[in-house]
Amino acid sequence: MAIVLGPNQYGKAEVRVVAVDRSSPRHELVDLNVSTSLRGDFAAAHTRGDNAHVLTTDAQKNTVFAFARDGVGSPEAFGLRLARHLAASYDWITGARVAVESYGWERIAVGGRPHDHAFRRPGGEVRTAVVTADGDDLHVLAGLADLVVLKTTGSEFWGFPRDRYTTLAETRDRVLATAVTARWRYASADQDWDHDFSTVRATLLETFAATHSLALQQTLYAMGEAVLEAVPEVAEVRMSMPNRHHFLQDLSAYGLSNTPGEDETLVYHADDRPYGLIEGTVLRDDVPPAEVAWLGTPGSR
Ligand SMILES: O=c1[nH]c(=O)c2[nH]c(=O)[nH]c2[nH]1
Repeated sequence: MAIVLGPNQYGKAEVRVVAVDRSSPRHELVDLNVSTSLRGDFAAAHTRGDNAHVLTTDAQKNTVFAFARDGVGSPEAFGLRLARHLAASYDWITGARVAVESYGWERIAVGGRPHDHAFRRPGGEVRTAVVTADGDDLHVLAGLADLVVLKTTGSEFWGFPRDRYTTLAETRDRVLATAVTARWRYASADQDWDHDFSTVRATLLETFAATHSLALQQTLYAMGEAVLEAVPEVAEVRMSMPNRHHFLQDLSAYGLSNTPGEDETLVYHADDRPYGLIEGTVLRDDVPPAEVAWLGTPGSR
């Protein structure tokens, strides 16, 4: 009896690559989750820890980002380019599997017109309502959760203090992305609920798109302020907005630049965690508070 190595493959799973084509003011956005696997003769790595045949999963990840820099196109075409390249990279590599998930985004409409660089990711959004009867008083909180939005430009972040642990570079042009969770309290229990919900939702989307952002905090406040202006019966808005960071991928090690203002296609790495979490309330100062309306409704949901 001999113990032998059976079928095996290895690669980098779930490379979150976002490519933005900025060759015209109307940006195009491709958002992918790419997983690569290599097949071939990797026996020595398994049986002896000899890595001479191991094209690192790190290099496979870098290849995904580098290839995105030339434009992505359809997921099938991108997968073909990658799979062909990876399978041909060394003679002991006999095959490659590339799985691509592509997340769809649609343009946010502002004033009825699709915006050039603000997008919404459809699906997963939830409408919420919490009604409280407190003696004779009725309180209504309407809301929404997981309204996923992204701007490919029109967002800056700079001017923050630099303590000894601050390493973040200032930026005048970044991707801004978040999943909006918001609840708003009506000062009345007799509203056209569906109409008001639509107004608030559209206002949140339009304000996210149209606000030139210097911080997600500023965008949050602007969105709340716009809701209060749009619907007079809304007394307060509470929002929770994770900052879904998109970091420009450093491609300089393989001779590629990736610089806002210089390159037509920019390639980002979409990080899922940790994330900044920006939360706040925007309210009218002439409406009495109603904490009982929020009792048992902690956080965002
Ligand atoms: O909009 C932002 N607000 C912050 O508080 C913050 N902190 C950070 O690292 N990036 C950002 N972005």
